[in-house]
Amino acid sequence: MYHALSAVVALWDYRLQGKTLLVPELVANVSVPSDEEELRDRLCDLFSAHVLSLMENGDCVKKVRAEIEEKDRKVESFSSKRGIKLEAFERKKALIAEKDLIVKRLEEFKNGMKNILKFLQGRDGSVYDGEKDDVAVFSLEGTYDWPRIHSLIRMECRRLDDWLPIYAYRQNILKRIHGEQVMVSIGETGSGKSTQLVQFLADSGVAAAESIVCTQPRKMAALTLADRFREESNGCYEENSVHCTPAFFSTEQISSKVVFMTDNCLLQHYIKDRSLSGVSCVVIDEA
Ligand SMILES: Nc1ncnc2c1ncn2[C@@H]1O[C@H](COP(=O)(O)OP(=O)(O)OP(=O)(O)O)[C@@H](O)[C@H]1O
Repeated sequence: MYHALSAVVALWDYRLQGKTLLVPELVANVSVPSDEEELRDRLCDLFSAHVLSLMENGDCVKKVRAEIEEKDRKVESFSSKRGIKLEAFERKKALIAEKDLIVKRLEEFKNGMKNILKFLQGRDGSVYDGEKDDVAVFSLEGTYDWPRIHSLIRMECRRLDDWLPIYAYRQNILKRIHGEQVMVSIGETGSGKSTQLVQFLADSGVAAAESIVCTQPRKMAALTLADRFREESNGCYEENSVHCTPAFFSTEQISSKVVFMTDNCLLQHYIKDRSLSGVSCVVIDEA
């Protein structure tokens, strides 16, 4: 059995390095709790080391650090010039703002990774501490679902790579959502409001067992967004957790984790059920 355990751990190591997409699994004829515990502990250590190395030296982190250095160099070149003109002063201010946004993105990435580490290391009490007032960006509890944890890690790396400004504000958004009934989010076009906000809510588990509803003015937009959501969060939620109500009028029960529909469809649901039972959050996009 020792060799079988080692093989599974080695295969997971391969997968974490991106050398395979196979899902290593130990299928034993007889369930032996001590073996299961050993495998769990070894995989926790392997995943923790992987997360720590991504935080320290991952390709996406190196890229972001290089961007920060580049911005620093540009800001520095302004500082060395004497008697800066107003136009150059404004340019310098814009560069500093751009750099701050990149730094915030990197912090948010580390925050997400710490959240995963906390879950991985929590088993023996040696919890990796986050900031005290941090909001959990991932809802992780119960048994270790290794393919899901790996998907979350990959999703975070992609988010850091993607450059969408909303990622830098994830903590702020989640804190506001935890503390307030209504939030209005304003951001430039393409900043990630439609594609990311619902993912942040679903990741954080803010809706618990209830649903998150996201509305779009048109059916086509709701369908496209649902597809995009499935694609970007592939492997991060249970199957069938994303649903798109296909008609303008629907008598379907709202039960999936995330439901995309038209504004009109939500209105029909509301007329039928004034308390919108089973719905925890409503995101009215393009309001
Ligand atoms: N289906 C898709 N396929 C490929 N890229 C997409 C898709 N949907 C969105 N994107 C890209 O994702 C990024 C974020 O888009 P998103 O729609 O979330 O921004 P937004 O802030 O909601 O913009 P807007 O205010 O215009 O609605 C953009 O760069 C967009 O081009």
